[in-house]
Amino acid sequence: MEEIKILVENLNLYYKDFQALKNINLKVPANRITALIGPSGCGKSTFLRTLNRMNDLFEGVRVEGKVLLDGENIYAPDVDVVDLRKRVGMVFQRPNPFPMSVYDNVAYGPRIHGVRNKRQLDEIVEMSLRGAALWDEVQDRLFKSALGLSGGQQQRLCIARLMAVEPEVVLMDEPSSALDPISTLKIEELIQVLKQDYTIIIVTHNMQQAARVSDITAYFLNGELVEWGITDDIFTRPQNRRTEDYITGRFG
Ligand SMILES: Nc1ncnc2c1ncn2[C@@H]1O[C@H](COP(=O)(O)OP(=O)(O)OP(=O)(O)O)[C@@H](O)[C@H]1O
Repeated sequence: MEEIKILVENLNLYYKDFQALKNINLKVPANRITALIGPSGCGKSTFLRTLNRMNDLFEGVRVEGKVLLDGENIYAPDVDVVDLRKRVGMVFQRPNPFPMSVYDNVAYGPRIHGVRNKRQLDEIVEMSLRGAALWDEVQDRLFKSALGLSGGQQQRLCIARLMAVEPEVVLMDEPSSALDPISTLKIEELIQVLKQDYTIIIVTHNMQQAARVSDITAYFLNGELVEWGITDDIFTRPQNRRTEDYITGRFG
């Protein structure tokens, strides 16, 4: 049996009166890549944000049901949300490096968590940049502004920044949609490597990307999780007519 990292049970989410997620049930296996696909507005990003409680930041959001991370409900009243977001990190659609040096971007999280020792920070920064396949490109400009990097480099820097705090799960919301094809390919290759160490959940508009990178695919429509399973099965023999219509391009 595969280890289940995240188990979602009967999850509903409301933005005030509007129900954006309807009774979602999903198992996310550890050290695998799970892709969330579906037409615009179907709830992919909303669902992704339920996994580290980013929706808490919006007013009027109500969540019902459970999200178990290693068997513990992240919506239980005693959960430390800061600690949760350290364990479940997020990469956004547009790279959002801080307006500071490459080094300081990566050292930011460890410093917040109390790492002060210079040698230790140096090590974390180098390891994270290597892990994000960026070291070779930035090692001679570590102390220059991160805003001077290309978009693709900035996105890999954001991944390095995340890795520096050693998350267990990485949520990616269309991480390559703002990037050119070569940078996209680099991010896709990187994601494949990252799954050795992390559980990855990626929202993508791009069905070829989902088919290329993911192990599991989940298809959302109008706030429902229509179907999910092994990526190959979803793309070659979907069980649900609505999934088939979407992946064959008849709809969406
Ligand atoms: N903060 C919010 N307040 C109110 N409604 C919201 C909010 N965020 C999203 N919604 C609504 O919830 C629904 C799902 O949106 P969501 O962004 O999760 O979809 P999505 O599948 O990620 O779409 P896209 O692919 O276009 O990003 C939409 O109808 C959207 O208008």
